[in-house]
Amino acid sequence: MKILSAAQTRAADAYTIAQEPISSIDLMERASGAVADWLKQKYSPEVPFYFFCGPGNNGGDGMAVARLLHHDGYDVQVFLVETGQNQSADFSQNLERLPQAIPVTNVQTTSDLPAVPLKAVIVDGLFGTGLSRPLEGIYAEVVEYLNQHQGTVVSIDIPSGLFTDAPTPAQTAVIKADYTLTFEQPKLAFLLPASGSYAGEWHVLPIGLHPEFLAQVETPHQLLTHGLIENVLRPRSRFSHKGTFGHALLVGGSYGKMGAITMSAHAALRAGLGLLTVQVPTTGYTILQTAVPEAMVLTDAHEQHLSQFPEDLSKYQCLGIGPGLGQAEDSRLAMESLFRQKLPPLILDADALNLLASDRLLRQNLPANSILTPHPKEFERLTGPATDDFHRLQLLQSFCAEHDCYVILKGAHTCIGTPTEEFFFNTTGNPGMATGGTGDVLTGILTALRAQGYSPLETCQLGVYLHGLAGDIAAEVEGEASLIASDLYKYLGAAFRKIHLNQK
Ligand SMILES: NC(=O)C1=CN([C@@H]2O[C@H](COP(=O)(O)OP(=O)(O)OC[C@H]3O[C@@H](n4cnc5c(N)ncnc54)[C@H](O)[C@@H]3O)[C@@H](O)[C@H]2O)[C@@H](O)CC1
Ligand SMILES: Nc1ncnc2c1ncn2[C@@H]1O[C@H](COP(=O)(O)OP(=O)(O)O)[C@@H](O)[C@H]1O
Ligand SMILES: [K+]
Repeated sequence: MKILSAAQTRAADAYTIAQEPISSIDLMERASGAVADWLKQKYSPEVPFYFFCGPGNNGGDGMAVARLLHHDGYDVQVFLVETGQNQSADFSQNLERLPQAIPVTNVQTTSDLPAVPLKAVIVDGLFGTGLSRPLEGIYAEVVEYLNQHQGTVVSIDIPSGLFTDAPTPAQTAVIKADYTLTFEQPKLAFLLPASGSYAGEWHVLPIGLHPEFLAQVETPHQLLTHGLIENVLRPRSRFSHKGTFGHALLVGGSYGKMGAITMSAHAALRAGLGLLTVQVPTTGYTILQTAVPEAMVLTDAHEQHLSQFPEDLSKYQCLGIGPGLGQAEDSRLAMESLFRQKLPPLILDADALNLLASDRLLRQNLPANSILTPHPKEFERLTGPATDDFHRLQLLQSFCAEHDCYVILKGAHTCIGTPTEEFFFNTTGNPGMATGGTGDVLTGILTALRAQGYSPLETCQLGVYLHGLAGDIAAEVEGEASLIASDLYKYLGAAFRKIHLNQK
């Protein structure tokens, strides 16, 4: 699913109005109908609704939704926060359409604001994607007032005050919504850490924007959806054998950190791999052979950390390096000589990334099409600090282009950066996954998928989606707080099944 900018959303609107064709006011009615339906499904007519409407089309939506709820027997009140100037045509028309029975208050100062009962739902229709500058004056005051409401706040399209596709200046007034009902496509701001929490739980409501426009419009930002993933995952053929599904080598572990590589190994095996070899320091031999009997084990010459890679790497279809590796000088030197060889596809995680960050030469020699899996701190070590989330996306784009690689920037909405300047944001996963070792599981999954012949992009897409989906299934069974990293490979099979079932 494409993620459109505010300007592209306006263009999609205009295209739909001209080509469907449909009048602007009827398109607004369709959008408002979708919001009203969502609210009616969630709340009974006993719940009072307080609508706060600004001067543009977001305010027009607010009034249209208020009217639709009123017709269905809901108790609604409307508060207009506007100066009488800059009213959009559809705002004015929806103001005229408001039935007399709905109380309307003009808010000029904070003394015009109501005491909102706890059980009431506030609907925020102040500003939408037309916001052009930070909120000030009465608008900022209203937002601050509404943010004190202990009950539910629902934003229409986007929380008022939040910029759609640029950093929202710090210390400006932004609605903190519990729910955001957004039209047709999620907004980029919902997917980034600093702005995402303002949207609360967001839901995308389709409003029938023209499919031709959506097919043609070009955007670097896309969402990883179930539909996309179904088309990537390949079934296993009846007459396949273990050779069909690749032989991968995982390298990592050090004294005190054998758990990381052990979990990667389990995850790789659960991700459909044919054969797995794991190279660990001597200290890890018994641990690996006992914990993961399905894997073959090579031991490093060094007792406690990696000091060299196997000489012949030609039999492996993918090499995953990093979980539990440590940052010994020996290990850095081993990576330097590794990068001078002809290599199978690479997945680099954790300390392999830290070694890369500490050594410019190593970075320069990074093989093309490698997949890197940093969390934001590891990413910062590679590129230097970002001033905000949008700047971080620029750094991601330039790093991927410069090194011709794929970077999986991990987080609540993990973002896949590509050398072709496309970004894919993940939709699966939950805060239960914010626990040690979940990244090691991702490395195992990615190593296995790449070894099975998935392209670098397919590997990233399928890997992060399955990893998050396994986390979602695990959270349903175990609860978010109790989720631990090994649950992710425990439920990986269920995640695969969920995609396969939908494929049928
Ligand atoms: N395709 C879609 O997504 C559709 C969108 N609709 C609604 O239309 C909205 C966009 O409408 P508009 O473009 O009218 O935008 P807004 O409703 O966000 O309002 C823009 C108006 O507010 C003024 N303004 C902007 N920033 C301000 C600030 N900080 N302080 C004071 N005034 C400010 C602008 O000058 C303009 O007059 C969407 O968010 C959505 O709610 C729907 O009605 C129909 C379909
Ligand atoms: N709030 C969250 N929502 C969804 N996924 C999350 C959340 N927090 C963490 N994750 C996922 O968990 C993993 C954590 O990886 P990482 O930070 O490398 O952990 P570790 O180094 O302990 O293995 C990433 O894949 C990340 O996307
Ligand atoms: K809004």
